[in-house]
Amino acid sequence: MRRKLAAGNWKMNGTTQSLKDLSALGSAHKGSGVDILICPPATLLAPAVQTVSRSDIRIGGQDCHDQTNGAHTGDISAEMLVDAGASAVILGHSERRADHHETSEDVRAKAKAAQAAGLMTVICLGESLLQREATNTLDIIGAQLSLSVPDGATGENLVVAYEPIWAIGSGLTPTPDQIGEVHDFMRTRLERRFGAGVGRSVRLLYGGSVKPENAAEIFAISNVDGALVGGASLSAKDFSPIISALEAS
Ligand SMILES: O=C[C@H](O)COP(=O)(O)O
Repeated sequence: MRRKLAAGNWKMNGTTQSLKDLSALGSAHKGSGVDILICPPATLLAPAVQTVSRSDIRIGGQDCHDQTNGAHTGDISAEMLVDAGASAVILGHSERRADHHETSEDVRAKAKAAQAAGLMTVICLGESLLQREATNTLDIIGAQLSLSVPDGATGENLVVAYEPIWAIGSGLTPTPDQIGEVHDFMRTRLERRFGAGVGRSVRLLYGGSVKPENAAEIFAISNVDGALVGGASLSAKDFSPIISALEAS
């Protein structure tokens, strides 16, 4: 049985002031039946770990390098994330693929390093609007999935997030059928590659304009094991009802 996961990606948002909301979230969902992960910017990793120390919230990074250390100005290694108290990392987000020209091969190398360091990797995949309109979505997702995910996946070290690029921060969401089609496809692909046991244990998240208003409908879709939430994860007021919807699903 897969445990549901509500993950918040703060992106390049948040200051020490934001830790108050994190603390409120921890109190509101203590003993939750779902996993809760918050990925703040690197500057807040250590204080966020401190803030959630008495709650059930896990803290993760938003990226890592594929090397353990060295002359890579501005980068952070998986070992450094672990050292800061993180237990997970988001990799291959479409914003990093676009802003930093990351390829699926880069993502795979980073994921390999992160998993070797003991981090749970949340690997992001998603099609552009142009690709969806060309009815090419499953080909795109299939290629990203096989190229971005390294060998050796387990239900503990791998989470896959389906995030259509056109749905991120836009207020647009795919229909439940469209989400279900991609999630069922990813499940089949993972089962085929890693075997039924592992394939069925990997959690699949949906991301892209998840809000308190649409969360319950999205969590009712088959093979949706939770969400990767951007904007609505920045305040406890918005993220808490999303977590509650997941708890109730
Ligand atoms: O990582 C999160 C996604 O990019 C979704 O962002 P959003 O919830 O603001 O649309």
